[in-house]
Amino acid sequence: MLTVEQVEKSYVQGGLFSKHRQQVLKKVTLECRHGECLGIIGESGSGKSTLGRLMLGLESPDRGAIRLEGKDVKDRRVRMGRISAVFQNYTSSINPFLTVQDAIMEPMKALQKSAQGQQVHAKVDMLLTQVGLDSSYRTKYPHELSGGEAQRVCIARAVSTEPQYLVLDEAVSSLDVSVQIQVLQLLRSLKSLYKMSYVFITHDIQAAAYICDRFVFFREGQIEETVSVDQLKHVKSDYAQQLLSHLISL
Ligand SMILES: Nc1ncnc2c1ncn2[C@@H]1O[C@H](COP(=O)(O)OP(=O)(O)OP(=O)(O)O)[C@@H](O)[C@H]1O
Repeated sequence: MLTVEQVEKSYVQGGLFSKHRQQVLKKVTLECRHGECLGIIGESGSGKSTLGRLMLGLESPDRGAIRLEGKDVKDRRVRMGRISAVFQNYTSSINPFLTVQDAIMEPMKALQKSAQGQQVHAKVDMLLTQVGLDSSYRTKYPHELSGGEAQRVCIARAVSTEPQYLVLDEAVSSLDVSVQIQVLQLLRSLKSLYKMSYVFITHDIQAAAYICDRFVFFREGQIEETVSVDQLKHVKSDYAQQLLSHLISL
C-alpha cells in the first residue's frame, strides 16, 4: 500500500528573499490500495501535481510522510523500480537525442539491470507490443512520433521495471479525445497484466470515471471528499457535485 500521512507542503512565494510561504498541501492523508486506481481530482492549482511529485519522492514534504509498504519513499532504494510515473508533457519527458529503444531502457539502466544485445531487443519489442507499437519504432527518435505514440513510449518506459505503483499526472490530457480513449484502454489492460496500482491525477472527471475505482476530490490542498466509483452519483460536497455535474451533463 502507498500511504500519504498528514502531509504538508509549502513553497516560498514572491522571490528568493520573500518570507511569504504558500501552503499548497494541508495535512493530506490518503492511501492507494493494492490493485486499485485512485483518482485525485481537482481544479487547477489545487495541489494535485505537488502531491504526485511527493509520492514519487521528487520532493519531500515539510511535515508528514509518504510510505510504500511502510517504508518512507524519501529513501531512493524504497522507490526505485517500484514507483514510476507518466506525465502530461510526453514530448519533454523523452530525451530528444535518444532512440525509442534507449528511452525505454533508461530506467532499467538506472537500476543497473541492463540487458545486452538480443536481450535488449527482445525486451523492447515486448514492451512496444504491449503498448500497441511494432518493432520498427525501436530506432525512431521522439520527433518522429505522434503525441499518442510518444505517450505510449512513455508508458512502455514507465512499466519497464514492472513497478507496483504508477503515478499518472494528466497522462491523457494533452491527447485528442479518440487517442485518449485508446491510451486509457491500454492503461487498463497493462494494469491487470502487471498487477499495478495507479494514482491517476487529473482535472478531467470524464477520463477519471473511465479508469478509477475510487476518487479523492481535492480542493485548495485538502481532501474534500473520497468516494468509490459505485457511489460517485451520491457525492455530498458542493465541490464534488460541481465537478461531477459536467460528467452527468455529457
Ligand atoms: N516548485 C514550486 N514553487 C512554488 N510554487 C509552486 C511550486 N509547485 C507548485 N507551486 C504552487 O502550488 C500550487 C499548486 O500547484 P500544483 O501544480 O500542485 O496544482 P495542480 O492542482 O496540479 O494544478 P494543475 O492542474 O494546473 O497542474 C500552485 O499555486 C502553484 O503555483
